[in-house]
Amino acid sequence: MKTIMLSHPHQLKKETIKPTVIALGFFDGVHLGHEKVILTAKKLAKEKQMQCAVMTFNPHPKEVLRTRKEKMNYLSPLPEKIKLIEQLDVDVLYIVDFSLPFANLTPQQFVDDYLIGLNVKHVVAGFDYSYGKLGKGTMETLPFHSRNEFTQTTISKVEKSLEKISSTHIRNLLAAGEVSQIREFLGRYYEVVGEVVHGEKRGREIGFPTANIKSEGFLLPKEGVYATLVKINDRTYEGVCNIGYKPTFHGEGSAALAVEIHLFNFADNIYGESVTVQWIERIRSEKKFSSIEQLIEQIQKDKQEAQQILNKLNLCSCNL
Ligand SMILES: Cc1cc2nc3c(=O)[nH]c(=O)nc-3n(C[C@H](O)[C@H](O)[C@H](O)COP(=O)(O)O)c2cc1C
Ligand SMILES: Nc1ncnc2c1ncn2[C@@H]1O[C@H](COP(=O)(O)OP(=O)(O)O)[C@@H](O)[C@H]1O
Repeated sequence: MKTIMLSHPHQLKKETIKPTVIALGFFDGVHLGHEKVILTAKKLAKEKQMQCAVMTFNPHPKEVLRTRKEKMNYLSPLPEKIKLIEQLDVDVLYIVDFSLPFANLTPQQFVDDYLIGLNVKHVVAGFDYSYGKLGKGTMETLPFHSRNEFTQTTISKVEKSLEKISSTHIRNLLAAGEVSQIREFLGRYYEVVGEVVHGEKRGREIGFPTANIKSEGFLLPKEGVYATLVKINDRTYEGVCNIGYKPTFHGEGSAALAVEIHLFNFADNIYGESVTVQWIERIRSEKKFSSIEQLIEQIQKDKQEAQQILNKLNLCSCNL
């Protein structure tokens, strides 16, 4: 896959670009609905003997357009999104810098410069896709703006268990800690990539060393304890994770949010390593204990519960 970063005004020349079927969307999380849009574009490109491209934007329009400008967290920050789209095996990924001049293009200007101007012959997008200033362009207006230069396929709502598959629904499940439900919508377990950093060095003392994970730009599940799988250098380890503020040791509001995972049957030094955490199932909320002994007793129970959850998972995959 060729990844092309575009910022407005882009300098690409239409004559140098192969005829293209393009999938359009923000694609946060690259969930099963997004996958349908992209795979439809891929199938049509093959039929039409054209190249298949995906166009996405970075950062999210809200990050640029809302008055209170603060960095947003994502289901898939850009490097993760690139990796996920690459796995779908498309030819080209256009990442358009969502700047104010770009946001202010009229729908017709967007179509002229970023679709017709990139030699697009067919557009695939979801029923609620919008484009151009204030999102005024929709799949209904697209035939008009196309100047008969391209055709289109509109993908209707994709549902699972009567719920529209959407990034918003997945974000809500994460915020509620319902990580086990996410898989149905995402098509895989929710994953967070991060680096192992130094913590307070208490873990080893209490018999549960924990790898402290620092991630950039990812949305995290609600505070609490989770059964997890952790990929480190192509190997997968089982573990139990606490996301929280360690209230047993820190007064309210005094600690930063920590993501720490105790890995089973593991004793290596992994400071500085990049790890990928898969969130399998929530176990409980974080609590303030009145003694370290009580906390240790609870972590032992958490470990057992996580082990049982993860054992069931192994049984399931053997039965496939
Ligand atoms: C499975 C698990 C559950 C935990 N639950 C709690 C909890 O409910 N309350 C709490 O204050 N800390 C909890 N912790 C955090 C421990 O207090 C923390 O791991 C310990 O202080 C070591 O921190 P360090 O790695 O930064 O040295 C939990 C940790 C793990 C691994
Ligand atoms: N079973 C394990 N699970 C997690 N980390 C482990 C384990 N065994 C060894 N380690 C190593 O020890 C570190 C955690 O020890 P800990 O005392 O909790 O220190 P810190 O507070 O710096 O995280 C990890 O970052 C990792 O390098």
